[in-house]
Amino acid sequence: MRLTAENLGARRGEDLLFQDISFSLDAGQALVLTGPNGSGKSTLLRVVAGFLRPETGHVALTGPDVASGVKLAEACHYLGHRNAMKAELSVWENLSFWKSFLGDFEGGKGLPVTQAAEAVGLGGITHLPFGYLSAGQQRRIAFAKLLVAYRPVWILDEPTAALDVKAEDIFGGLIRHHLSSGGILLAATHQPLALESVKELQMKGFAAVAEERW
Ligand SMILES: Nc1ncnc2c1ncn2[C@@H]1O[C@H](COP(=O)(O)OP(=O)(O)OP(=O)(O)O)[C@@H](O)[C@H]1O
Repeated sequence: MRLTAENLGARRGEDLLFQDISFSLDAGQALVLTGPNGSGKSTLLRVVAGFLRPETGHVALTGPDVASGVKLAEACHYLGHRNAMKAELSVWENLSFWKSFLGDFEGGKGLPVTQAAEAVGLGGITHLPFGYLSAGQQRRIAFAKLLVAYRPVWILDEPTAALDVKAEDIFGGLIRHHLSSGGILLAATHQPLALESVKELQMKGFAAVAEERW
């Protein structure tokens, strides 16, 4: 499986934020976007996830195990700045909703809800309304959403914001497991993710794009 981005460019309002960004990621590989606030990291992630139309270029998922006509967006989990959970529903109800709504992408199987909550260290509080949880606990449950439905590509925008050291370790372990199982990761972060041999793309903003460190 290979994720390919070719000559991506994107505009927000009047401004060309970046142009000519190309990269490819094979199964097991990760690309981390770094750069100052406003340099276009979230915008690039949203373009790859299919939420924003690029000004130029395109993205694709290819490989012998990828059915023809599959859109990259169908193979992605996207974890943005917001957690995409209903405050008044319990943790269990939220994760159950996402599990049945998303279903599994071909080639893998998501964890049962209780197991996913346990994997982020919160197996004991799935009965609580999501809105009762602390900011870090809410982020952990948002991360558990990645585990209840199988997707080979994870797109994560600041996944470790609001997390304590223990949760950072848990996320690092889950990401390493995703990669070692043949998954692909694209993440924007200001904090290191404790991954070995990741590719890094430094965003500079306003089309002065990037310095690549492969
Ligand atoms: N809907 C929009 N309309 C116009 N400009 C926008 C819009 N959304 C974002 N921008 C602008 O695009 C630029 C890039 O924003 P983006 O969120 O991609 O940056 P970022 O690198 O992820 O920043 P941060 O590190 O703060 O999360 C910013 O200057 C922002 O003001």
